[in-house]
Amino acid sequence: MHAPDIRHSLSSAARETHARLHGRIEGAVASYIPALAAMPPDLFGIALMTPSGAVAEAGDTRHPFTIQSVSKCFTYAMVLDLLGRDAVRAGVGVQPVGEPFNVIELDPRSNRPFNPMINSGAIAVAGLLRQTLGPDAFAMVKARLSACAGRMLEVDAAVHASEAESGHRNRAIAHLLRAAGAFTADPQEAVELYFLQCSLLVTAHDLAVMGATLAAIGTNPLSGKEVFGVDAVRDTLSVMFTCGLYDGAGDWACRVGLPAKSGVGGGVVAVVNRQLGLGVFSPRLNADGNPHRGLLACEMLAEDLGLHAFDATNSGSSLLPSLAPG
Ligand SMILES: NC(=O)CC[C@H](N)C(=O)O
Repeated sequence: MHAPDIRHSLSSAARETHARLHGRIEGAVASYIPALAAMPPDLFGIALMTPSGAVAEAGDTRHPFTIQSVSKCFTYAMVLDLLGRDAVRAGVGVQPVGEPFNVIELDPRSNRPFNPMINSGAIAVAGLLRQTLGPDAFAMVKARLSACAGRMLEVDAAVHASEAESGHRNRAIAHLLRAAGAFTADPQEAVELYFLQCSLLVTAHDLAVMGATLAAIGTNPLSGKEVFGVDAVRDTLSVMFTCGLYDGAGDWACRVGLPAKSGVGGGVVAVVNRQLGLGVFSPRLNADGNPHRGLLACEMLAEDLGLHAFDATNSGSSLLPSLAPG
């Protein structure tokens, strides 16, 4: 397919998916802090970006929301880049857990969090970043995620204040991890870094760019700059594939077949290796804490564009001219 054809088929897929799911307003906006509960519940945006920077958008793709748990895949890629796989694995595993995102239990075999996509694992990653980078850790995380989005991201101060005030469970997890030896940083500093990273504001368009950066094996499609190394991206996408959707990860892998990560702010990022970044925003969450319509949108796009990693027709591979057969 030629570039204008790709843009055209992505645009119509984004528009059609948006139109078909417009009325699907099941679920409720996250309400554990007032700053999240205030989000207009029916916003809905879908953005797609190829590694060459072709973009397609439908709906509320420029409305800001907090990245929340979607940040976990990017801080994981960052810590892998900084420390390498073995040092990171000493603090957090890569094992699917089949439990909700805020589970407190550690992997009994290792006494470490099961994986970096649940809170305990992401707080372990924050602890490793804090002990490695010191007091500048958040500035560097912000810079790296901004490089991934291709623009400077900022913290939502109100969300950050309420996360920090109400985050007793996450603080408990940080102390447990410190006691278990998952990191050596001060647990309060580690969890503060986690609260800050979760409070960064993004849009569905940003998530598409960030997904496209992973799809392009770490190179931002807009700036052309390398944000993550190839080894970090490979491990990150693998963990997103097996653990990104928490207790629903296995079902997601079968039905949708894409590495993905969701957050309680309403964002979802999904990646088609070497071909596409998907960013969806829909703040109503299902019972598992995942954006209900956001997941439906990924599923519908995967079906319509043939994006499943193990799709028999593998029609998704025709999205990128450089990879198309012939
Ligand atoms: N799933 C999420 O997005 C959780 C993020 C939220 N800030 C928490 O730590 O509980």
